[in-house]
Amino acid sequence: EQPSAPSPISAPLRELPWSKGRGSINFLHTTDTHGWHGGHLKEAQYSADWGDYISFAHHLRQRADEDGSDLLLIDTGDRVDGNGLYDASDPKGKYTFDVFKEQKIDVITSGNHELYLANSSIREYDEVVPDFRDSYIASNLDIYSPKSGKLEPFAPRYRKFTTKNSGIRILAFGFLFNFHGNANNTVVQSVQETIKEKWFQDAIREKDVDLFLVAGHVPVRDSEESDLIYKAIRNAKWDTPIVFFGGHTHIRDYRKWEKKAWGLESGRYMETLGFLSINGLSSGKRRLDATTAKSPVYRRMYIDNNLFSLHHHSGTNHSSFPTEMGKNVSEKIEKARKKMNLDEAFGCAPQDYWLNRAPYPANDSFLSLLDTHILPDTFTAALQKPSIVISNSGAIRFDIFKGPFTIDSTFLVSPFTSGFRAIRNVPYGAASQVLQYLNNQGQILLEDLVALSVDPTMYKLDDLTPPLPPVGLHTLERVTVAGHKAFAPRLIGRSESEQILLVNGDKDAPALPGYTTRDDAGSDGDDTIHQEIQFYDVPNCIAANIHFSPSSNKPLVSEEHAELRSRQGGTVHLAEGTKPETVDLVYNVFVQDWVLLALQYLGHDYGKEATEEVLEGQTMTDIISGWVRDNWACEGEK
Ligand SMILES: O=c1ccn([C@@H]2O[C@H](COP(=O)(O)O)[C@@H](O)[C@H]2O)c(=O)[nH]1
Repeated sequence: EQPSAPSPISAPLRELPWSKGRGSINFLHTTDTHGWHGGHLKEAQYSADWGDYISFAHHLRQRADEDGSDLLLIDTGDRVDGNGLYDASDPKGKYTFDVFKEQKIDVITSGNHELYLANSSIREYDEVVPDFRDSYIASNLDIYSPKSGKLEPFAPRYRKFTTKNSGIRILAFGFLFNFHGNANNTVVQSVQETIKEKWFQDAIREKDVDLFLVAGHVPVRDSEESDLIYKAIRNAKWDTPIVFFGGHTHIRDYRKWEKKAWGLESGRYMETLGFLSINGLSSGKRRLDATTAKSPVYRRMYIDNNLFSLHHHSGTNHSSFPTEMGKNVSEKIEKARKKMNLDEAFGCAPQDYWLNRAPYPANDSFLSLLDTHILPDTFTAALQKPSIVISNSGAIRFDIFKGPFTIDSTFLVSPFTSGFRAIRNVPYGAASQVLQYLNNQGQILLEDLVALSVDPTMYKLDDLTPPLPPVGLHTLERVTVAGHKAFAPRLIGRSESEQILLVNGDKDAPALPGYTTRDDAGSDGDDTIHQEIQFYDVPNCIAANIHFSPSSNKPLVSEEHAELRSRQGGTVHLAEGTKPETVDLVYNVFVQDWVLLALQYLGHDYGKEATEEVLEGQTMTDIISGWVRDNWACEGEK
């Protein structure tokens, strides 16, 4: 763990469902780590780093060697974008790849983030693929080779291998979902087309396969791609066990297709080490009798990535846990962080701001901070005319914690390199509807949230202090229900029928906040028994009005009038409640295609040539760090 990481907090743990002996295989799975190989330095629950993961895997490998089972490691992509350790270096990834390659991984694939920019995929191809020569698999990904210029497989299409101890014969694929946002130096072939190819059809018919392993940067649930792969394998082999390792949606999940086909998804950002075990498999060394052949048993666990959990599950302690290699890697990470000054602060956040752990809008919502402060302050200074500034919420990746906001924080919250562009003088009537088009789903209803929650509790209006504002969802830090002591609800709302709803506001819940996962095997998958955290859906895009606030029905200001004022004084700032006739429509480049499409639907055709750069190419990372520097002094600097 990094020296500045908080020590893990002890909490009740479930036991690792390890499978031992012949015919048994155990897996550790990481996905969507997004550069967090240094662990979480502000969350004790996820504070172990990649060096600790190396030590942990070492102990579990030893356990497998001792009991005759096997341990395999899987990583399903999106290792980049989202943490200073990866993003703050030039070129990006200068320190991460050397750290990452020290873990022995048996099957590894690419995610979509390795492919957004041509230089990221080239680095992946030139460095990571050779580092994992025997285990990198790219079933549906090609690259125009930087050397030959020819289209070549990114890595081998599949891999067949036999496990060391148990002799289980595995045939492994490595897929990416049907991704279209890649730079034009790579080609992602759709899963639909890939499974028709001869190599795939031959592979799924290979003899002597005890287990099909599908690693993919593909969600395990509600994914046409995963279902197609499952069906294709089953069409060829009706009975061979299948295991999926998925990713992309950043959630913990475990899905059952049928009793011999399960899939695991292991969260995000190095918060989770996914664990899956299967026993009762056949192998080259072991023929199963009729009863056992029918019943491989699959089990899973989501391990919180902290030393309390890792010591417990590996039967070690503070002194017996770290291996030489693990310690070296932790030191390498520490040195790289120092070299890049990742702990240097731009300012200090006065409170926590949540991306998904608070509803939007709310006082502690990061997106509210963005659309009510960061964007208005930044663009009011930079733009002269009434404008609407739109950003995708996906440009924001993580929460802000109270305290120092560092160079590292800027990349945690927004690592992307795209800037902002503008379309000048768009009729207000159309521009003001673009946001709605981009967020084409309606507002989430209270009823929907009730349906999602577990054991929502209803109270009568009179029973609550403080009194609630009108119908809708609200954030209140503490409420008192008559006859109980005060406690903190995670969601509170008033429905049409005047009842008050407190979702999961149970005062007897376990103390440590974290994931409580419900999947196809039940709700006992998390290794740590947590106090449940509520996550909220947020809109796709948010917007800020600049130099105007159209809250009342005052008339549109004529363009001539605005022009005149513009010539006279430079900046045009319309009086409260006045609507402009036209606005400059400014947006994050990532959503450009959607903005142009929305305008087209609204009857205004603009091509890319009608757009121009604003803020001299500053990215969201620059905007946020600049705003923090100007607005959030640390104690002692005020
Ligand atoms: O340049 C970029 C690239 C991506 N985004 C946002 O990220 C998501 C995809 O991230 P996943 O981790 O794969 O879900 C994409 O939908 C965008 O919202 C971006 O803003 N800019």
